[in-house]
Amino acid sequence: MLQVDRLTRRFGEVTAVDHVSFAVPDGLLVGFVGGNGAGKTTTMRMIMGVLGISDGDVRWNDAPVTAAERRMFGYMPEERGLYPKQPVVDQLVYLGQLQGLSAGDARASAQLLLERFGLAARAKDKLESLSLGNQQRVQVIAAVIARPRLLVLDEPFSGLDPRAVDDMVELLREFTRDGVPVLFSSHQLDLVERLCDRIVILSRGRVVADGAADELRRSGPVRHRLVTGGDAGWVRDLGWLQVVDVAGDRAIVQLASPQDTDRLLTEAMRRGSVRELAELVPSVADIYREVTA
Ligand SMILES: Nc1ncnc2c1ncn2[C@@H]1O[C@H](COP(=O)(O)OP(=O)(O)OP(=O)(O)O)[C@@H](O)[C@H]1O
Repeated sequence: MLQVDRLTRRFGEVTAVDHVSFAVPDGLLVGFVGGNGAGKTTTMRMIMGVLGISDGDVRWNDAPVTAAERRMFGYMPEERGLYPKQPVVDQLVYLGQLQGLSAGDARASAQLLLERFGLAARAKDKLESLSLGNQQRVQVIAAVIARPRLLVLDEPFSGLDPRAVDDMVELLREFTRDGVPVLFSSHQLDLVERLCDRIVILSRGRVVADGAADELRRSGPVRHRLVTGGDAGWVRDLGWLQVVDVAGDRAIVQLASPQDTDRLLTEAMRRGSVRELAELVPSVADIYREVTA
């Protein structure tokens, strides 16, 4: 399990990451979200040891992480970092060796992964001759080539077509099934909601939400949609609920407690017919807007 404990990074006067704590438990896929400049890349760099820590700790299995352990972590950096002019397979073999594989094992692993991603025929081509999506696939292969014990991926899904996203998801799931913790950052909230066991939301360098998608949704305000037989404007006269929106026969309201649902229904029926009264479950995108506002 990876734990970050009050991790802090200052750049001069700016505190880019401010006492950030969260865990990536074994076998779980954790989505790391936050607006531009929220501090995701800076946090990931500190986890990987490529950027110094101002304060706090990175812990691996309940002890401060060591350099040797970090060599067993797979990382896909934001700046990507492969060589455009080098043949694909050569750099994969080189990176596999850096991560502790023999040349033979690194070549075998590279070959297998390239086949899996439909890139075996491009193995000897220069990286720059591949499409951006295929270059991205090679970047992922570089992160997983040595069967890492932890995966940290900065925006692995950006620029991928839907099929490539599915391939990537399947690969990440293979790792989590083997008990590997996986942390990845993304701006694609629908994808994060669909895939992740847990979601950590960062805003201005701080964790503002952390939990399973369901937990986060339940933590948000309960809203209802009411559709009546006539004009729904009367909801504005009720002092005990908050009106979010009213348009014609429809109203979106926020109730203080679940018991108020009956109260609202009674009021609506007293005034005429009720076509619909439904609870609106917020999406992770709604929660995100709420906690980062
Ligand atoms: N080397 C640096 N020197 C000075 N400031 C930096 C440096 N690296 C990052 N920052 C600042 O730290 C803050 C967090 O940046 P970071 O790249 O971690 O955010 P992010 O969440 O990854 O953003 P994005 O989604 O845009 O990639 C920003 O204000 C950024 O300008």
